[in-house]
Amino acid sequence: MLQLTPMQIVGGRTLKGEYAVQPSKNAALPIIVASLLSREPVRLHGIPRLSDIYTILDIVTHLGTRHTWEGPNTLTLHTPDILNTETPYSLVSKMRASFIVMGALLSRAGEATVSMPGGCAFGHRPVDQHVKAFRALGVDLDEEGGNFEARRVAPLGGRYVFEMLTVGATQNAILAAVLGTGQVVLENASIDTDVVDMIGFLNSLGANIEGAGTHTLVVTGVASLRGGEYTVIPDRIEAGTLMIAAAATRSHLTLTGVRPDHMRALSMKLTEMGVSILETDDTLSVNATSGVLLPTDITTGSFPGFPTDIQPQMSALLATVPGTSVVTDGVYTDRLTHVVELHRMGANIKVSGHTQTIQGAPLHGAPVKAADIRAGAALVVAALAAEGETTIDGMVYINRGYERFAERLRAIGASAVQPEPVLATAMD
Ligand SMILES: CC(=O)N[C@H]1[C@@H](OP(=O)(O)OP(=O)(O)OC[C@H]2O[C@@H](n3ccc(=O)[nH]c3=O)[C@H](O)[C@@H]2O)O[C@H](CO)[C@@H](O)[C@@H]1O
Ligand SMILES: C=C(OP(=O)(O)O)C(=O)O
Repeated sequence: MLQLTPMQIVGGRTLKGEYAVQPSKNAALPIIVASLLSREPVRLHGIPRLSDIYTILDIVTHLGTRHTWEGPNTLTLHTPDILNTETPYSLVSKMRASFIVMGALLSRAGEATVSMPGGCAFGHRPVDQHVKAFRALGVDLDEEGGNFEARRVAPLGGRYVFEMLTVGATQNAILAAVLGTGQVVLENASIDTDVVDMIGFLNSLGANIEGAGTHTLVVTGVASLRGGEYTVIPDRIEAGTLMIAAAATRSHLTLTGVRPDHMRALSMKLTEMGVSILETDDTLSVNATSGVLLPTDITTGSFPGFPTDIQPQMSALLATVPGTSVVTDGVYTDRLTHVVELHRMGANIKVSGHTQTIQGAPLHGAPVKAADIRAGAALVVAALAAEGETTIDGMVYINRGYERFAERLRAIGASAVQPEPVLATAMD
């Protein structure tokens, strides 16, 4: 069995030059699932080579998709027939995004059995909105022993008002309604970039979804989708992680291949803290070399609010900024697994209820362990800023979302290595 080695970072170096942002993991995953709706080949540009992508490819392969890679980031998917309508626990347990195969299977095959999904372990992540939306639109859905069994008994139709803004449940409901003869109205729908990108992809294949980027979506069923070609948006969470890393190391870094309009909540916060941000259409220059940064308060929210997926990294940055900052995650209130690890590096973070109160202090290197993907990214940010060497274990989580991370950090001046995996023995 291959065992991932820890990443080793010697901190205190400034970052410089250009960092090419990878394509978006969280936009690519639902688009790969959405490709199940077409019988024709679909060619996707901008698919990052990440473990989450390989996991979703295992799932769609199980359902009947054949895929071929072309070059590093182009993927052709072809699902002439659905071969299975069941997605077992062994596949779904690895990743949250897998639950939206339910909507795709309902559309294409009229039935689906899907296990309760997995994903990062930072608290309760219910699927009640997926279930309520399906039922409101006429799907017959039962849950037994952690398995959801869904069946389309008539064309999907009607209206559902989401009780909160949810990316995954909005995507699931859209997917279920794309193929058919009914019309579905989704209110209080998510306007997240990953929802908008999935709609753009589906409409490019002939789907009829109106209202992308607004809170009311109208999905009018169509008989079939054609094949096509589509380019996935850049990864705003990876971009955000690097913008924060530049600030934490008081560096000047330019991100290329980025969508500055997707980064506004973070850009505004960093500007408020004293970081200079310059945008072009597809680059962002982050300059934190002027010296003193100011503390700030953050509350995460749905897009276009401050993303929960960069809250841990931002908390790591604020742990280096003199003064008091207060961070509250309004989306995942218990997303706090980074805190205990940052303590090992000298961070002064007090948690009371769901709130982190952070007193900035110099950080030092230490052995630490990532417990989830963005907690891992926060440890990388802290390690880049800290004096001395940090070894970060739990790379399996970081590799879910960051492509060849150590190598790409080295290219912008970091001292970061992740030795090649070794063959583990039975004793490991
Ligand atoms: C693979 C992927 O793209 N994952 C992202 C996606 O997750 P995911 O799509 O799972 O997150 P949601 O947008 O659905 O969750 C938002 C909020 O709604 C709640 N909720 C959601 C569904 C539901 O049925 N009931 C319910 O209560 C959640 O607990 C959370 O508090 O969006 C999250 C919020 O931006 C990100 O942190 C994840 O990285
Ligand atoms: C939390 C994430 O992924 P997931 O929803 O799959 O756990 C993430 O990408 O930050």
